[in-house]
Amino acid sequence: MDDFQAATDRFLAWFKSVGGEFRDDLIEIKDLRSRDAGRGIIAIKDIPEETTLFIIPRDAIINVQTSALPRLLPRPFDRSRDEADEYDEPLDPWSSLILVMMYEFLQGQASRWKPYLDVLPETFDTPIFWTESELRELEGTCLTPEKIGKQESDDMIRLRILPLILQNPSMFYARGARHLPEDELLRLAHRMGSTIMAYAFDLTDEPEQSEDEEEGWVEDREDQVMLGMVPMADILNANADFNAHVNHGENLEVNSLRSNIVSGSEILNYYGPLPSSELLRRYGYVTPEHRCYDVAEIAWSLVRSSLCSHLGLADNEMDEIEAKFDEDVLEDYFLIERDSGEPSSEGRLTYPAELLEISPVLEDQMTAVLKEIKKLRPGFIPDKRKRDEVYDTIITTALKAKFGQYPTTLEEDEALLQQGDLSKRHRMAVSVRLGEKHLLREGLALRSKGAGAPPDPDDPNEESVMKRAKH
Ligand SMILES: C[S@@+](CC[C@H](N)C(=O)[O-])C[C@H]1O[C@@H](n2cnc3c(N)ncnc32)[C@H](O)[C@@H]1O
Repeated sequence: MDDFQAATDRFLAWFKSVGGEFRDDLIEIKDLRSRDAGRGIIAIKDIPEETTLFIIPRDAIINVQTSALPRLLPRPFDRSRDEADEYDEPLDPWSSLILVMMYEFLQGQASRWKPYLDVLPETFDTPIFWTESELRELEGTCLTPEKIGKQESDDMIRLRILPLILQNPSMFYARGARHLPEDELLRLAHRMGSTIMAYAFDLTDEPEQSEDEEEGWVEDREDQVMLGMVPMADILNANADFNAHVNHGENLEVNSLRSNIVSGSEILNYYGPLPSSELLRRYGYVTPEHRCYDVAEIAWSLVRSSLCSHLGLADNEMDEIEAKFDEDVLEDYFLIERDSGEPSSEGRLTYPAELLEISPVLEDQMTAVLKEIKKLRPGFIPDKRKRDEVYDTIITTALKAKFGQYPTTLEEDEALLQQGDLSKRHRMAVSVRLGEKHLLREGLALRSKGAGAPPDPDDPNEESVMKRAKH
């Protein structure tokens, strides 16, 4: 038996030993590495709807309620404190769980979750771990360096997490254990942060409890967030077309959703209607089923420069127009997304996803800005016909210009995906940017059909950014 299977077996035995129930007559944890999906859970018999596949007792979950750390080191977890010093503020739920996970990991054999920690990943394909050259393949996409957030995570870990471990070594390390140098601790913190991102559950849906109850899952009422690592529920892989659901009650129960899950099929959870870019950022994978939720972003700077060059407006004139609006009224980015509905109650994607409009927020902002341009230069936009024409040209030009922000063309991306030798990360980056380009192309097709006329600035019912322009 290889190490991978041995770790799975130890984990399953541990899960049962802490009170977990697992229907091994119906399901099995399988090695899915051959399809780059780590471990997953597979049906070994046909499973009818609403069958409980496994049950996780709440005290098997790792979080601030179950780990010993917050009792040993209460101050950083005490969210009732009002602290002015940013270095000593209580940790948010995210950083709290990172610290708890680091503590449990550093405890080694002494952690009661050791067999569970042993099946959690050591490496990730999320972009925060990509090299510079791998990241270049994401240029132009929604996954900007800010969105990936490497620097921000580094800063938070160095500022809030590492000092607590470095100042309290006897609390964090098991007796005789090697103390990790700062760079290793930083890597461990990133590993735990990424594990939480891809594996943790939001546990806000706990059953109703009374306000003054001290124990249980009510602590983070303030943020309405309680993050926890839920053994076994997180062995489930996920897709936009899914067949199981995690119910949060007294315990956590995983139930089948479909009238019949046939033997041999994978039991799949649902992470939500995430675009490929978000699936990649949080979980490090993409699937064709999530493409219907893809999004693209158009920057206002792109629209603005199309506007200036089309109308022959100087940059400073445009500055003057933008200054007419209150600060923060004008948006910097506009999301383009399809109307993609909800999955069916059985977790199926049945709704035909369709792009119905470019971006109501962009249309609104364009209309407001055009109105101001008309005031400054009445000759530029003499009538409604001209305004609609300008509007149409600018949106079309901006959509076309957006194509130029990616390192490749749509056709090149399609050809790249036909190649067998692309690395996993390169392939995922190409899928993300191709998904965005398909959406932009649909946007251009929509414009050429003349759909989505701009809102009329003279319509008194039009609730728009125009109302917020200073006069
Ligand atoms: C909650 S874990 C699921 C269990 C995981 N496969 C394991 O072996 O530990 C989430 C991670 O599993 C992988 N994953 C989930 N769904 C997947 C899918 N449909 N295809 C490929 N990988 C998937 C991704 O690496 C993701 O970050």
